[in-house]
Parts: sequence; C-alpha cells; structure tokens
Amino acid sequence: MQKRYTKQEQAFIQKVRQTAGKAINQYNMISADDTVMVAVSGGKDSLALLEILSSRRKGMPIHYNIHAAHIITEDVPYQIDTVWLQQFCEDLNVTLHLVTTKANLATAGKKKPCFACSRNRRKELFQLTHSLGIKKLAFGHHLDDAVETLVMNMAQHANISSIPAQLQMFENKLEVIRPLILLTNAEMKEYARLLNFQSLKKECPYEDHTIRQKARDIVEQMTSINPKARINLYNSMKKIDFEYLP
Ligand SMILES: Nc1ncnc2c1ncn2[C@@H]1O[C@H](COP(=O)(O)OP(=O)(O)OP(=O)(O)O)[C@@H](O)[C@H]1O
Repeated sequence: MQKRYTKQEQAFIQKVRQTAGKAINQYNMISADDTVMVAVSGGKDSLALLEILSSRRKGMPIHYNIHAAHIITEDVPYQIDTVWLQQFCEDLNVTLHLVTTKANLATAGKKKPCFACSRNRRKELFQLTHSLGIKKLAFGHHLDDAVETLVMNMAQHANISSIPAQLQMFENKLEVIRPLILLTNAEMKEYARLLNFQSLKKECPYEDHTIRQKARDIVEQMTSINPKARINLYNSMKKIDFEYLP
C-alpha cells in the first residue's frame, strides 16, 4: 500500500531529489542515453541513490538506463538479504547484478581487512561495469562522507583531498559519479525513514570506525561555529586562496 505523506514530508522528499538533481547537473554526471551502474551495499544511502536515480527518470525529458550491482564477499562474515534487494530492484525496474568474490584476507599482508575488502570490491565493480560496456559507476557517498574524509586526510596524510563528486578513470573509460554528494547524512537518514527502506546492512565484524567517528565528531563540533559548516567545508575545497597559504 502506498504510504501517505504530509505536505512537509512530501516537500522534504522533493528537496532531497532536487538536491541530487542539482549535483547531477552541476557536475554533468548523467547525459541522455547513458547507462549508469549503481553500486548498492544494502545500506540506506545506496538504496536511496538507486531509488532517486530511478524515480528521477520519470520526470526527465532525457532517457537513461540504470543497473545495480551488489558485491558479496564470501569470506567476510556479513551478508545482506539479497531476496529483498532483488525485489527492491524489480520494483524500480532495474536489473540487479550479484557478484560473489573473496577478499582473501589471509594473504592481504599488513593491510587492514577493511582496506583489502573494499579494494577487492571496487575491483569487482570496475570489472563488472567494464564487462557490460557500462561507462558510469555511481556510489552512495554523501556530504558527510566527503567532509569527514577531508578532515581525516588533512590530519593523517597532510594533504587536502576528499571524495570527488565525479572522477574519470582508466583513461576516460570509466566515470565514477556520486549524486548524493550535496546531501547530508541526516537528510539521507530521514529520506530512508520516510521511504521505509529496510536497513539491510549489519555491522561487519572487521569494520573499524574509530578514526572516521573522530572526524565526524570534529565536523559536528564545527557546526557550533556555523550551522552550515558541512557545506562550507565542502565548498572550501573549491575555493583555495593560494596567496594566503604558506
Ligand atoms: N557490497 C557492496 N556492493 C556494491 N557496492 C557497495 C558495496 N559496499 C559498498 N558499496 C558502495 O560503496 C559506497 C560506500 O560504501 P560504504 O561501505 O561506506 O557504505 P555504507 O555506509 O556501509 O552503505 P551505504 O552508503 O549504502 O549506506 C556505498 O554507498 C555503495 O555505493
């Protein structure tokens, strides 16, 4: 049964979709007749991304195709409900590709399990996308992911870098896009709640959020200086005054 929304809820849903649309237009992420592969973890953000890209097609003068991919890492002890995900994709009229792989953590050497697992997952996503002749791969990272990564990279690696909204890879054979990049985690949480997305992701036993959580706390503290600190941190990456830097 279709859920009934209040006017405010409807406006919020619209605002989230429009903000994703703004990022798509601002960074030229999707053109007519493109095929986009959406990387779906089963978490709220990538489910929302898939739903937003799919529902956005209805009101667009241009047509584009959407596929979804979920990578199952067999030797990492967490699994999502793929039956639910399959149904979710069918309801959105999207083809789901399930790929099973192994992270081979025992041979990963000194690398942390998360690093080895996500590197292998990305490799599988690139291979799948390439094998299907698809040139765009969309991830569900949002504004908080971008600014937390900025803070972590500054503190840990002494460089100013983050998660790009759009990135050409492999000599322009693949373009990575992040349509949720202007949306906050709080907005995505509320969107997922309103649209009743089942949370499919359980915590992976290897996942270690210690450093990211610290960066998250710092970003949150910065909002006491200015409530718009998140978007300001993001925009500051596009406005670097070199003459006022060492
Ligand atoms: N198993 C997977 N299969 C396909 N794509 C994935 C998988 N895990 C992560 N991704 C992609 O990488 C992005 C970032 O991954 P991360 O693990 O940070 O996400 P999450 O916060 O756990 O889940 P989500 O971002 O979907 O809420 C996801 O938004 C998704 O696009």
